[in-house]
Amino acid sequence: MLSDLKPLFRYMARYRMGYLWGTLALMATNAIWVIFPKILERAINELNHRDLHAPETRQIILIYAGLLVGIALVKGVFLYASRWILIGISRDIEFDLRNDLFQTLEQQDQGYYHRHRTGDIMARMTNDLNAVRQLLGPAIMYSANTVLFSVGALYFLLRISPWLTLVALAPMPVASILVQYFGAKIHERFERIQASFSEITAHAQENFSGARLIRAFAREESQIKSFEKANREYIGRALRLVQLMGMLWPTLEFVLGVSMVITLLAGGRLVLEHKIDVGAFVAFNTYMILLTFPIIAVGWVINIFQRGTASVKRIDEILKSKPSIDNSMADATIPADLVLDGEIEFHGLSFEYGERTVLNNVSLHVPAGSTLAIVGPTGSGKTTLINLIPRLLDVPAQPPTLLIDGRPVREYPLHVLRSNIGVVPQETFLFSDTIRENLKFGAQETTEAEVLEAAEAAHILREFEEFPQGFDTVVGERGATLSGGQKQRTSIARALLRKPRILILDDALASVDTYTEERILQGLRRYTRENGGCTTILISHRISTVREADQIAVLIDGAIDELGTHEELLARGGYYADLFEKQLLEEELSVTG
Ligand SMILES: Nc1ncnc2c1ncn2[C@@H]1O[C@H](COP(=O)(O)OP(=O)(O)OP(=O)(O)O)[C@@H](O)[C@H]1O
Repeated sequence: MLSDLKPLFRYMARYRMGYLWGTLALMATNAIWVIFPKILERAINELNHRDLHAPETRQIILIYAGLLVGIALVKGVFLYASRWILIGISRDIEFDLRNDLFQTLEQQDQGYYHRHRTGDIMARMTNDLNAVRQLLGPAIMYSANTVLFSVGALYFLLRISPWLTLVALAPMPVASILVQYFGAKIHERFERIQASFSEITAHAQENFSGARLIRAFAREESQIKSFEKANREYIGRALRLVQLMGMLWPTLEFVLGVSMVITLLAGGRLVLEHKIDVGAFVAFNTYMILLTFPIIAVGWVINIFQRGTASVKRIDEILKSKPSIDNSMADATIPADLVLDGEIEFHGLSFEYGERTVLNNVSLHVPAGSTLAIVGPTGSGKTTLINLIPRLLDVPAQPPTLLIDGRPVREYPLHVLRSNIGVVPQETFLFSDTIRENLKFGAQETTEAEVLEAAEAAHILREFEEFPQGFDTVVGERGATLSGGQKQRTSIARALLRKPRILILDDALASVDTYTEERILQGLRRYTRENGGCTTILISHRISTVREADQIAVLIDGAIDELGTHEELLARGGYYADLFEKQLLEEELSVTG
């Protein structure tokens, strides 16, 4: 059981002083509370021998009443302190864990997010984290409380009458067996509940993100139905746990009730036989009553504990995941502010997704400052090829098949490599922030003039300036309030602001018309020239985008099929020339049409 908590030990160790003080406060609370029945015993015995009308009787009653109130007050102060410290620690650890989870998730590569659904990750960061916090706070506190009070109470009970203690506590092993039996079942059911909760969170999250598609395909009804099904499953599983808990608590209470009956019968007899006095009998009963909550709490703690350990496992799975793309082969002598020349070489490069080969023996040399265009049928591996450059995907380390400025790409520390590269991905992602903040995302230290210059180069400046709030316009979640073309150009300006030495555009002009495309390409050339030049890689399905490139590579089924300039490839009469013919024809048709 305790080994399930192992992942939490290093977090708990940070707060050992807090745990020490919290435990001391808890010990003080119980030490005071456990003498409460003893005071009661004395009071009763004292009054038993007194004359009701004697003047000192009134005084004695007042003294004992004051003593009992005083004990309750002091106990209250220590109880407050122990809760404040121990529950506070659970909040501190929750804070640490949440930060660590976020940090681990931030470092994961693309593949991780393909394997895990966002909703599942969110469920672990909320629901599971909450279960772990309850385990670290209330569960630890109540178990310590139960142990401390039970030990103290047991000492006094034994002193009153070992025999009575033995018979009164005889049903307790039954309680312990019940708790163990139910505990294992609760754990199992709770794991299923959490998996189900992840499922409905993921379902809801995907529906909100894909709201537009769902409306367009009029799939609301079926989505509502499948959500309802998942929700029903979740509630069903939760109810099965409630059923179990509903059985556990009354059973524990029944066992305690049996103890009380035994105490009354056996204890009453001892009083009548004058083996114990009335005061001791009352104290014994009071101990049994005061023990009720700590023992009932055992059932509750078991529940939190089982939930918590199931959640620790789910959280630890995230914490343990190591990003497959790391700095393990980085050359420590490379300075953090290294500026690359931007020469790229692919040397017989092959790449597989699992079993499936997507790139096959690709060899290309892109001199620094030149432009390489990649064309090819959809699914031929273009995006995969360019994702290897900033190491969003990794090629096998040996033999080195991808070199930048003559060095294997893995030798560059990731942040050095990536800070030299500007990527405009196929799918634009914008944050629900202002246009200005979205543009400055990759280059926080830029001036307003630089922002305007990059927007101008991406041919979007005028449109932004015409918005009522200009660059301070908030773009909605994922840039929802911008058009597809505006989003793409924002994404281009964002990449340019990094003043990259290697600029990668993955089909980044697909959403703009050919006129705007021409203006953007001109803007890009001017911008990169004025900012010290850069190596550019362009993926496109349009001849108009790629024709000016220094080299054009045709990628078919993961292999380079043709390589050359626009004229050379036209002369070759292959895929490229075919594409050119078709697009020319389309253009003519659209003009005459
Ligand atoms: N994460 C992945 N896991 C497994 N297979 C993948 C993954 N990403 C892409 N693929 C597969 O690899 C092949 C190449 O994909 P890639 O995205 O590189 O093609 P592309 O040439 O850029 O296509 P498009 O022009 O449509 O963007 C495709 O068949 C695709 O199904």
